[in-house]
Amino acid sequence: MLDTPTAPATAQVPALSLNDQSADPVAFAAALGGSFERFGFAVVADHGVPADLIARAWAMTEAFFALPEDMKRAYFVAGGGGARGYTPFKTEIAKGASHVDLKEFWHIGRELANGHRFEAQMSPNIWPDQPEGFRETFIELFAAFDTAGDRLLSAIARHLGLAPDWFDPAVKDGNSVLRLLHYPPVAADAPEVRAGAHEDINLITLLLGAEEAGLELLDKNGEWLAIRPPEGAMVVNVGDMLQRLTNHVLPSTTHRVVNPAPERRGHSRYSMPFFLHPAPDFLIETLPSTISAENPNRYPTPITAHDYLHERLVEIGLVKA
Ligand SMILES: O=C(O)CCC(=O)C(=O)O
Ligand SMILES: [Fe+2]
Repeated sequence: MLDTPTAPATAQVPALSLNDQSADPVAFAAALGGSFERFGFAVVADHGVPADLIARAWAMTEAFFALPEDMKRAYFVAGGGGARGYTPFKTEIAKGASHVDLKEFWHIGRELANGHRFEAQMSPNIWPDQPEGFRETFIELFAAFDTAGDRLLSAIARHLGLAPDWFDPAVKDGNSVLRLLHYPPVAADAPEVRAGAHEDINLITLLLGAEEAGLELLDKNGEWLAIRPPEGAMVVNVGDMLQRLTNHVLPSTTHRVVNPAPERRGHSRYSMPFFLHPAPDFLIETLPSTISAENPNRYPTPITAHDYLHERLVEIGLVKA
């Protein structure tokens, strides 16, 4: 008989509405900050990314991953660390994990003007010939994620006692990455996870697609809890850069994507995380307001976002030291 894993408990992450921000920015900031302090995660509905744009993006994502393997591999950039274009199935491995992840993905970065001062650190995008409209769709989606991200960061700034526009210069022309993820159907005896336990590297992650079961967070007591957002809501989580900046006041919570219940194993899972990064030259330096006698500065030496990202990509096997 096959083992039927018992379903994990669901994380009681409150569903917030970004619509509430304009009426009462202080209350929204408190709710978002409270959810982050408790779980490292928040669930945000009414995030402002248009539903028809998201629907187009899902259609493009499915159409791209349905292309023959050799066509997709033509967009794999050898030695590129997966920064742009296609990364094949079973390439990425979570830090310290024993199995490679059961996923393939596509990365889109920011479009920079020719001669931009970040050109050396932020690779140009590559675009597939098909499906048609891919480039336009994802440039538009990237911009919509930027806007949602700015609104969330202003709430985070408020929560931290900073000016609401504190993050604006930090993230202007930032090195954010939009990841299109495909987890193909899994065999009954596949190793246990689609994506191994990990923390995100960036400031915050804005994730669409977590309605399809599998995403779990590791709670403070060591229990894995399922994340079950309402249809269309975004799952937002704190990454290591924000954890470091805030001296762990906002925790970057470990998460993973487990294989689904047997009846869903024949289905693909698609998701779209937007990894919101600061500009490469942003200095991650512990915020003084987060340092106290009980919480002494854990990071006396500041590091640029670019150097920090490089260190972390080496650890996950995407870049050579
Ligand atoms: O697919 C998901 O739901 C989460 C993906 C994720 O955690 C990641 O790519 O960092
Ligand atoms: Fe993640």
